[in-house]
Amino acid sequence: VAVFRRRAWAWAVHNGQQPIIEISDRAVARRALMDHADAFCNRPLNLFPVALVSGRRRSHSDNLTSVPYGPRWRALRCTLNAAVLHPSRLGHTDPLRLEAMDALIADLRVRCGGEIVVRDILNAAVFPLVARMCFGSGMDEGHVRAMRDLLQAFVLAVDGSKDFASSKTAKLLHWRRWRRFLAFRGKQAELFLPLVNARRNANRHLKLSGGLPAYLDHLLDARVPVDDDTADGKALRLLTDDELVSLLSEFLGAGPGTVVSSMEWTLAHLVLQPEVQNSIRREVDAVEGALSEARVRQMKYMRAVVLESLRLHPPIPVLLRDVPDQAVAGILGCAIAAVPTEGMRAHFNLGEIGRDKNAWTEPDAFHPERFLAGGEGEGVGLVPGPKEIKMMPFGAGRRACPGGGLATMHVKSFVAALVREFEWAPPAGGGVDLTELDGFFKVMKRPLPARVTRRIPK
Ligand code: HEM
Repeated sequence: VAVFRRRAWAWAVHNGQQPIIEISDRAVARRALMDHADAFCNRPLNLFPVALVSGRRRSHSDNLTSVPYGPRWRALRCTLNAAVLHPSRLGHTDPLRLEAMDALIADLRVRCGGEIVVRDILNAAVFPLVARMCFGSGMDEGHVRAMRDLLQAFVLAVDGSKDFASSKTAKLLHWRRWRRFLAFRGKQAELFLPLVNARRNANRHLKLSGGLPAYLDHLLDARVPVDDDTADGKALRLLTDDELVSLLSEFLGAGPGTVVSSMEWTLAHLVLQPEVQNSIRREVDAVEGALSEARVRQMKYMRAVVLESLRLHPPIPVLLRDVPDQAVAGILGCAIAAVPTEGMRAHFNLGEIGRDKNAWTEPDAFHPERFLAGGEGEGVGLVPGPKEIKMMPFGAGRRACPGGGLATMHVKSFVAALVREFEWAPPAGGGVDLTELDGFFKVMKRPLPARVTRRIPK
């Protein structure tokens, strides 16, 4: 491994295969992702080993995260937006979200009075919600549990695969692990395709309880360009089973892990800072009735708390871009001579960008107030605008995350329900540790323990 310094803000690492330039300077990030958005609109092809994503060894992969920018990407992104992510649709998912929140509260009422491991109960509540948005509200518990186990094992395997995915020799040495890793794809297909076929053959417009068809229904109706290189995209086709498995697995993988990570970090700060918890509680107590999307959207302090949590702890730690040639690398400030002709990867470090001391006072401190009117973060949204990047937990530019609105709605709603019903405190012996685990998702290294007691109703 050769490490060589380019500038104070960026350096490149050669990991034995493709060189990587690491960027933690927000001005460089803005120049690349906003000013030169067209040049930085693709992720590296080998984001995961291609066989895992596409189901067979070929030169392209087919979910939204990995598909190259172009007509097929556009069609897939529109389908996801139309299905669940458009702001006008968020309220439609209220029935499913409220049901999941009620189940979580009921579960905690039984356990409260003692110490709990927060991540476990959040995972158990959020995964079924996302699975039902994906496959429809009629999914039974057994299927939900099987999917959750498979997806969790998959995330662990992706983390573990870093040791051997990039080298043929390492794959040979670790062939058992490599084979187990590749088998995930087949298991996903076994689990998803019977549900896909049942949905295909049934009355697909059987609605979710909230009045929206499931994401799967939209995928079954979607048409994508036959040839991604033809800009007019006139010849269209249905999605293949292979693509459906990739897209469903992406939805189940992108949602719960990131959302639970963000909820856990937020609760960790509430446990450590009772004054912040009380400020949220005052805001939540002012709300009469169910915590619907429309009501939660009005909570300004809650919004500030969740933004501050995402600034400090972006659940996806790095954003990846393909740097195909020397001209594109030049935009990052690389000396052309140092760039291999086959191109390289760019890694944008989201954690460091959110903690820049030139953008934030006391950048490592948890101060939600900075996002309120008059604060230094006033006007900062989920995705940066063209002028400046002060944080980018959902990425930036053409490939920015489309799920930010839905994800933050989930986080705000669940945290509101948990604070409304319970008091959150550190365990008797302390032990809230904010160390981050360096993995696929940026989670707390030591899962958050908390003492939970029921509030006296107001
Ligand atoms: C707190 C929760 C979440 C965080 C922090 C997060 C973060 C991110 C980040 C950093 C990216 C890369 C952006 C870029 O390259 O510029 C991304 C991409 C993506 N996210 Fe999320 N995400 C979250 C939740 C979700 C949810 C709930 C969904 C879907 C239901 C979702 C779907 C996607 C998709 C499809 C992409 C790829 C977009 C594209 O390439 O066009 N994410 N996300």
